[in-house]
Amino acid sequence: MAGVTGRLVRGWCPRAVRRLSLLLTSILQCLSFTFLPVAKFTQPFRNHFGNHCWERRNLFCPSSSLQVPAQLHMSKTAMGASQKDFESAMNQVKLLEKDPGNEVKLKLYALYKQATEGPCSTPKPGVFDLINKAKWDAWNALGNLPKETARQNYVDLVSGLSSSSDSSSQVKPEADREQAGYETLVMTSEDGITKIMLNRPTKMNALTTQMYQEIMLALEAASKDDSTITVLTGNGSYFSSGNDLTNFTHISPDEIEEKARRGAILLRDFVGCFIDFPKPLVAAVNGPAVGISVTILRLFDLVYASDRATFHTPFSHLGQTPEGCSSYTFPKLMGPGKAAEMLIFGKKLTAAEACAQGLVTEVFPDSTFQKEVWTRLKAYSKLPRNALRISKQMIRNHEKEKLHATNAEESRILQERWLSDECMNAIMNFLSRKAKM
Ligand SMILES: CCCCC/C=C/C(=O)SCCNC(=O)CCNC(=O)[C@H](O)C(C)(C)COP(=O)(O)OP(=O)(O)OC[C@H]1O[C@@H](n2cnc3c(N)ncnc32)[C@H](O)[C@@H]1OP(=O)(O)O
Repeated sequence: MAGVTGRLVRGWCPRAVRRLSLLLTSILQCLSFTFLPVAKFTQPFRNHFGNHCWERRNLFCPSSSLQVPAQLHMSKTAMGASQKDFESAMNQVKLLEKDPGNEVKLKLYALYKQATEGPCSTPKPGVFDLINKAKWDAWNALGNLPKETARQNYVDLVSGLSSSSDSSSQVKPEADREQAGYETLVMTSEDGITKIMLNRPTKMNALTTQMYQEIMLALEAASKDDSTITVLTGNGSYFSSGNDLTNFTHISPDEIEEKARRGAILLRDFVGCFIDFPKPLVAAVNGPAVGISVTILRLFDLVYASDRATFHTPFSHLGQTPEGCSSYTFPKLMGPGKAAEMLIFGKKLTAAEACAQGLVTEVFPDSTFQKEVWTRLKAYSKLPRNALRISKQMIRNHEKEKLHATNAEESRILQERWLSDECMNAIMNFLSRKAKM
């Protein structure tokens, strides 16, 4: 190779020739690496990157964190991927049949190094040492990412790669097939889009305990199916009127504390599913949204709203406090003043106002909302699926720990609020029709 490059630059001064020759040699090595046959990619890649880089871990944490059982969720969020998950991910990488591409390989390498050695502290390779420089750059880009997070991200990344290459083990939704087993939702998949539609239109899609649980199950299924995008929307005139206030009724005094405790766990797990959801998640806000159906919107990647939609968080009116990570995300998004108007004083925003504050991505006329949104999403769903997932993770991973911590704190505080007189009176007023939010 050096001979070839040497001939190419005949006639140049010897130092320049040597440099260029080295450069071309590195580039040719990179290219031959890039075009390795798929079936043989594992071993040669190991040679370039060292054996350790082929541990396997899923960068994205779909199935692991989208579990419904509360205890499972607690152990995962508290500890992240275990060493066993990590090792199993490493083994899975060796079995991949499809070359995931150099970008993903670099990411796996970087996460492996971060998870096992911590932040990059080795000297930066020289500019002509292209491969080692690429590896160093990828590792160094992870900054101070904690080892546990890197380990979890590795496991999640590998899981994403495995599910995309092992389509036989996936839930394969047929065109527009309605997924059975849900009583409060309609779940369908078509054109690479899984749609989860809240389906209690006569109750304004108020969220019952059963509904929270079904949404978590639906998200878990969507995280594993072969769709590219997941969409949450509502059936009827409302997106959702938030927590079903009858969730707080029919409780005897001796059950009340236990019910509040379970409510806090449910809330934390429910919001946790949105924080960890691995694929692009879109809210198609077809009408007014209240309470938790507003606060979780910041955990979506796109929020499309009908111009008929409104956004209302009447927490104080209910003697309650913010959830859905909004105590952190809203001030960050719109500034503390605007966040206070919504979260403390219960100001209702129009779709245009919510868009101006960044809570909504785009507003569509109600008459063309469905057509325009679905046309747009169908086009997006044709984009490369893994690239979308990885980009989403890159954007979201920075904040995950903070979001989980906020979620835990908000749930803890609400558990106390639900036992307060202020909250109980407000709910009784609504149920006895003395108040409407
Ligand atoms: C465990 C996790 C906890 C998470 C913490 C979450 C907190 C929140 O989400 S706080 C927000 C809670 N939601 C509300 O406060 C909204 C209450 N509802 C209303 O104010 C109104 O119903 C409305 C403004 C949403 C709609 O008013 P309107 O158009 O006049 O329709 P109706 O009031 O007649 O509603 C029709 C029907 O639906 C029932 N309903 C609507 N929303 C709820 C709800 N959130 N909880 C319980 N029931 C609700 C309403 O009672 C009517 O029922 P029927 O009288 O049987 O027809």
